Amino acid sequence: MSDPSSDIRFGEQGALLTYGSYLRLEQLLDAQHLESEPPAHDELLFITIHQVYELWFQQLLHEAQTVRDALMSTDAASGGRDLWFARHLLTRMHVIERVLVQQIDVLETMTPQDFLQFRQRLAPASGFQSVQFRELEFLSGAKDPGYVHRFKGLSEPEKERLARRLAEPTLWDGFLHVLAEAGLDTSTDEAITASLRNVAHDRSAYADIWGLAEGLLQHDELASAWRARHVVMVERMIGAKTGTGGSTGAEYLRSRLDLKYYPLLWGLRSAL
Ligand code: HEM
Ligand SMILES: N[C@@H](CC(=O)c1ccccc1NC=O)C(=O)O
Repeated sequence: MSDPSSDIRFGEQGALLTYGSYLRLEQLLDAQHLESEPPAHDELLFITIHQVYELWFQQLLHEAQTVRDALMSTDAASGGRDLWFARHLLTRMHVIERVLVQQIDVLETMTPQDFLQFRQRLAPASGFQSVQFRELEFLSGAKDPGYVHRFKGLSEPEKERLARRLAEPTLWDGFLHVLAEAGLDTSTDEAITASLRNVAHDRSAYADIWGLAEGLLQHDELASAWRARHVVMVERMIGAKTGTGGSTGAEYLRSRLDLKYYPLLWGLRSAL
């Protein structure tokens, strides 16, 4: 045959791999088990949304870990591929994080009355118990060991995962490493702020570092945006009721709105 492509027959490699077997669809599509009896129509949506979140959390952890490693590696100081790669993956994280914020629109097509059809069956479970969500906070830089102690019903492997996240370097540690490798003082918060001012005032000399700082700030801002949307959705669904996880509900969630992963990057704005 003159056309080599006509010899390739996709899907005929001995039937080894199929779409469904590659994506483990049998397991994936069999993992939605309703608690309500009789089944509440909207509970499938509720489960699906949360599972999609956890899949994206897994992806975000995968990306954030690689960003952290790229920043911590000594090569990063050369301004070569590693810093480019870190920035590239941070940008991907932002796109995923925007999807996470927008997904709230889908869940808000559920009315509070329909949520109440199955809500009481969910206690004491709640999003508070999302290990990957907390891992993301820790890896980003907001390490709060109190969350590990307050967790009810953690399995041993989950406890270990959180303990490892508390012990390992964060994205912020990676950023400080890059600053130090570039000869900038990172010995105290004041020194870091002074270094950041130097970077900000000489952006073309420090283009990579300024880009990274902006990428981290964007990550922080998008996490805030998710928390803000989540609490408003919560007020829309359950008003001022206490949460299934045992907290004060919206009041507790409002107390978390001021959380900042990178306070020095925000403080820099006041110091420019
Ligand atoms: C009907 C929709 C939802 C309601 C009414 C709701 C309500 C709540 C409440 C009341 C809390 C405080 C903990 C408690 O006492 O229960 C909480 C925490 C949390 N929820 Fe939701 N939630 C909803 C959907 C979601 C979704 C789709 C996610 C995505 C994974 C999520 C993730 C979380 C997380 C991570 C926390 C802990 C936040 C923190 O500690 O800062 N929630 N939620
Ligand atoms: N905490 C919510 C229930 C809830 O949304 C939820 C329950 C089980 C698993 C995940 C959940 N999502 C977020 O908290 C409530 O108090 O209504």
